[in-house]
Amino acid sequence: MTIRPDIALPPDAAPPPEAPAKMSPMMEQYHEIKAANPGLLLFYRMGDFYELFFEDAEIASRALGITLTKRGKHLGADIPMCGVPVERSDDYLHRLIALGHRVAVCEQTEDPAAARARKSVVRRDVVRLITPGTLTEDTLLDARANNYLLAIARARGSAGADRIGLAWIDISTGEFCVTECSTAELAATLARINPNEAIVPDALYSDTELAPTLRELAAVTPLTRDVFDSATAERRLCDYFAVATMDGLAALSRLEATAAAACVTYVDRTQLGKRPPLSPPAREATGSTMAIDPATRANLELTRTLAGERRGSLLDAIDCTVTAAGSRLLAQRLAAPLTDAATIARRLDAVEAFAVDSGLREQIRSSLRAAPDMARALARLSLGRGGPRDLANLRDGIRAADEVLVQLAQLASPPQEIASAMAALQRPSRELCAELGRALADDLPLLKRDGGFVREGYEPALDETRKLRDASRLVVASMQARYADDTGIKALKIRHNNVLGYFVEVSAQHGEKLMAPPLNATFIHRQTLAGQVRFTTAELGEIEAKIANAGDRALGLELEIFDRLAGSIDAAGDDLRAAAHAFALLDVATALAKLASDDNYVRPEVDESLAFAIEGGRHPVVEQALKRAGEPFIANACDLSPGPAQKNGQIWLLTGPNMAGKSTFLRQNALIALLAQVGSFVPAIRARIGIVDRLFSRVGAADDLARGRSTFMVEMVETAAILNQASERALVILDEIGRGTATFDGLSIAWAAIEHLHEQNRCRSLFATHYHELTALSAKLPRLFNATVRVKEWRGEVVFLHEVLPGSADRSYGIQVAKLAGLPPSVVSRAKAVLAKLEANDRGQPKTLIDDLPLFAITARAPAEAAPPSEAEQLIDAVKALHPDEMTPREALDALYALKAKLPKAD
Ligand SMILES: Nc1ncnc2c1ncn2[C@@H]1O[C@H](COP(=O)(O)OP(=O)(O)OP(=O)(O)O)[C@@H](O)[C@H]1O
Repeated sequence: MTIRPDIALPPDAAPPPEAPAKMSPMMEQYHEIKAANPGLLLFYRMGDFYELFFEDAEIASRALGITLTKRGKHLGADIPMCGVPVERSDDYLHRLIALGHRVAVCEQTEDPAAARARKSVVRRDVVRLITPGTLTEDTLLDARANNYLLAIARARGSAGADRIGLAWIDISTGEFCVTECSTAELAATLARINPNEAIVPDALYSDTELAPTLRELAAVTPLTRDVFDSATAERRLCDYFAVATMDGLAALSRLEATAAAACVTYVDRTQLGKRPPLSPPAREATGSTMAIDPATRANLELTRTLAGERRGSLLDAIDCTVTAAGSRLLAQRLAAPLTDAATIARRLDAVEAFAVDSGLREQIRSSLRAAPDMARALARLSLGRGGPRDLANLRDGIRAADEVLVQLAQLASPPQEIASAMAALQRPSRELCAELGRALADDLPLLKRDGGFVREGYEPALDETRKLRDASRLVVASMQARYADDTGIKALKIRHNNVLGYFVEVSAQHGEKLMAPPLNATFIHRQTLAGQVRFTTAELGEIEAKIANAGDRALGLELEIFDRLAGSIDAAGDDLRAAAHAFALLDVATALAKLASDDNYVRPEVDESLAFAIEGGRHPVVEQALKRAGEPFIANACDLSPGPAQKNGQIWLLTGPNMAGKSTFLRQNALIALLAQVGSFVPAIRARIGIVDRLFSRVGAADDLARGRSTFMVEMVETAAILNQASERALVILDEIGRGTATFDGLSIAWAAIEHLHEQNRCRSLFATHYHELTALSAKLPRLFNATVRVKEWRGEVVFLHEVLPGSADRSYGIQVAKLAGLPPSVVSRAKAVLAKLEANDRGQPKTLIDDLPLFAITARAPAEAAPPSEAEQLIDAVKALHPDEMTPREALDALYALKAKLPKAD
C-alpha cells in the first residue's frame, strides 16, 4: 500500500505552509495555491514546464529520477525545485500516480503579456486534481483494466459485529456499484474489486484492526468525517444525479448510500465540479458472488502470477477478447464468479450459441475488433477532455452496432443474454450517428483546439469564414510577388512566425535597400538577424489581422459545433453506455466460445447440489504451456460429490511423489469450478458442479516478512481462516499443510485439520500431502477417499505419468527428483544411504542413527560415490543429445555411426 504522510492528509485538515515574512509575489501565489491543495503534489505551470518546489520537488525528483535544482531563497534557505516539460508531462504523471501520489495541476489562466502589462504575477489556478482512482486519459489508463475508486464506510455494531459499506466507481466508464459486507469479509471483497484508490474516513484509516487489510491496497486516501456523513449522504447523491430522491434510481442501505456519497463527493472535489456521468449505483446482493480471499486469489494466480505478471495467469490464458472493454469485463467476471445457477446458465447459453456457430462468431469478432472503446470516449467528452476523435469513436460505435445487429439476426432464437445485448445495441440514436457522420471531416486532429475537424459543407457560416481566411492567405502570396517586383528583390519572401506574425524577409545585403528612401516609406524595419533583415508593412498588418480574425472565427465556430455535438452525446449517454456494455458482453461471450472450441472445453452443468464431478479435467494454464512445448496434458477425473448415503461432499487425500502433478491437479479442480461459475466452458470432458459459495486455496508457502510472518506462520494463519470459515458449500484446496515445521508437528496438524474438515466443515476438499501415514485415516472417516498420482520406476529412474488414481503412494521419490534437479551425485547417494538407514529403523528416531551413519565428509570422498556413468547410460545420454529435426541427412548418418561405435564391443 502506498500511504504517504505527505499526501495522505485530509484535504481540509492540513495546516497551511507557513508564509514567510517577505517573499516574491510568485512565491506568495505558490504558497496560497499549495495551501489550498494539501496532500497533493503541485504541478505549477511556468512557461513550457510544470515546476515543483520544496518538499514536492524532493519527492518528485526521487520518484521520477529527475534533477533537483534550486530557485532563489525562502526564509534564508535555498528553494529546492524540479520540473517536467509540459509536452511530456503525461508520462511523468503516469509514474507518479502509479506510485500512489496525487497531483494538482496548476495552469496559467491568462496571457503572460497581460500580466506584464499589469505589472503583476501571471494568474494561475488549479484546473484539475489527478488521483489514482479518478483518471480518464487514455495515456494514463490501462485499456484492459478497470480503474476503480472505492469508498469504505463502517457502521459500528454490537459485540464487534461491525458492518462495512462499499461503493466503487470507474469514472472512465461510468460503472458504479455498492455492496455491504462484514469486517471478516472485507479482505476478500477488496481483493475482488481490486481498486486503484480507496478513500476512507480518518478514523478507519487509523484503526488497528483494519490497518493490515487496508495496507494490501494500492493507494489509500484518508478523508475527513464530513465526506462520510450518513445524514447528508442521500442529499449529496440526489444532487449528483439531479433527482429529488434516490428511490427511483437505486435501493441503497444507509451504509451503502454513505459510501456512494463519499465517492461522488470525492469525484466532485477532484474534478473541480465537472461531473462525469455515472450509472445509478447498482447494488450487489450479499453472497451473489463466490467469496475468494486474497491468499486464494494469489495462490490460484487468477489475474497475476505469484511473480506479479499477467502472463501465465488464468486471465491471460483464457482472454481471447478483441476489445479493451471486453477484456475489462472478462477480468471483472473472473474476479467475481456467480453463485446463482440461473444467471450462470444465462451466460453459458450465450457462450454456447457462439461455440456452435463459428462462422457467426468470427464475423462478430471482426466487427468488434474494429469498434472503438465507446465508454471511455463518452467519459472524456462529458468531462470536457474529449477531442474530435472521441466524437468519431461514438459515430463508429453506432455504425458497428448496426453491423453487429445484422450479424446477430442470423440467430433464430437468440438466448436471453444475447437478446438483451441486441436490445441495447438498438438504443443509441441513429440520427445522432448520421449527424456526426455529416459533421466530422475524414482526417481528425487529436485536439479540438487545432480545428479543421468539421467537414466542409456542414455549416455554411463556417465555410464562409474559412474561405475568407484562405482567400486572405492567397492575398499574402500575391503580395509577395508584387513586393518582389516593386523592390526588384527577387528573393524577397513573406513569412510567418508566432512572435512577429507575418513579415517581409530579405537577405542582409538587400536590407539596406529597404531601409533607405524611398522604400523605407513602405517597409518598416522589425528585426535584423545574422543573415536576414525583417520588415513589416501597413498593408501586411491589415491582412494579418483579417487572417487572424477569420481563423479565430472559424475555430470559434468549430468549437461551437463541437460543444453542440458533445452535448447531444452527453444527453444520449445512457443509451451509448448500454450499447458499449453490450459490445463488451458480446466480446466476452464470443471470446469464451472461441476458447472453448480451440481448446476443447465443455459446457459445465451448474446446479444447487453439492456435486463436484469432473471427468477428463485439465489445468487451463499448464495445458497451454505444455501445448506450446509440444507435450500432452494428462486429463484426470475428480469426484467430490456426496456418496449414495451421504449428505456432504467428499475429501480426497492425494499422495504421490514430488513433481507428480499433485499441485496441478488441486488447482485445476479449483479453476474448473471457478470458470464454471464465471459462466465459461471448462477444460474437461464432462463437469457437474454444485454451486461453490466460497473457494479456499492454500497452495505452497511464502514468507510474508513485510508483515513479520514466517513461512509457517503464514501457512497456519491461512489454514486457520479455512477451518474457521468454510461451510458445507465451500471448496477447499489444501496443499501440503504442516510441511513448514518438524515432521511430527506437521503430521499432527495435518491429521487434525483433515478430521476438522470431515467432521465440522463438511465441505468438498482436496488435500495433498507427503505424510503417507494420513492415508490410514480413510478407515475411520467415511467421506475421506485416498487418491494417488501414478509414477513408474524404470532403471532406477522415476517416470511421471501424471495419472490420478484411487489408492495411496508409499514413497515420495524425493531423492530421485533431487537427482533430476542436479544435486551433486555425492549428495544424492549419501541421501539414499541415510534414507535406507532411516527406513530400516524407526523413521522417527533419527538421533539414534547418527552413530550408525558415518559423517558425510568422509563418505563423500569415497571414490564409489562418483562412479562414472555406465556404457548404457552413456548411450542413452548420446541419443538424448540428438535433435533429428535440426540435422542434415549427412549429420544424421554420421551420428548413427558414432552411436554404433559407442556400443560395447562383442567379444
Ligand atoms: N496432468 C498432467 N499432465 C502433464 N503434465 C503435468 C500434469 N500435471 C503436472 N504436470 C507437470 O508436472 C510438473 C509438476 O507438477 P506439480 O507441481 O503439480 O507436482 P507436485 O506433485 O505438486 O510436486 P511437489 O510435491 O514437488 O510440490 C508441472 O509443472 C507440469 O509440467
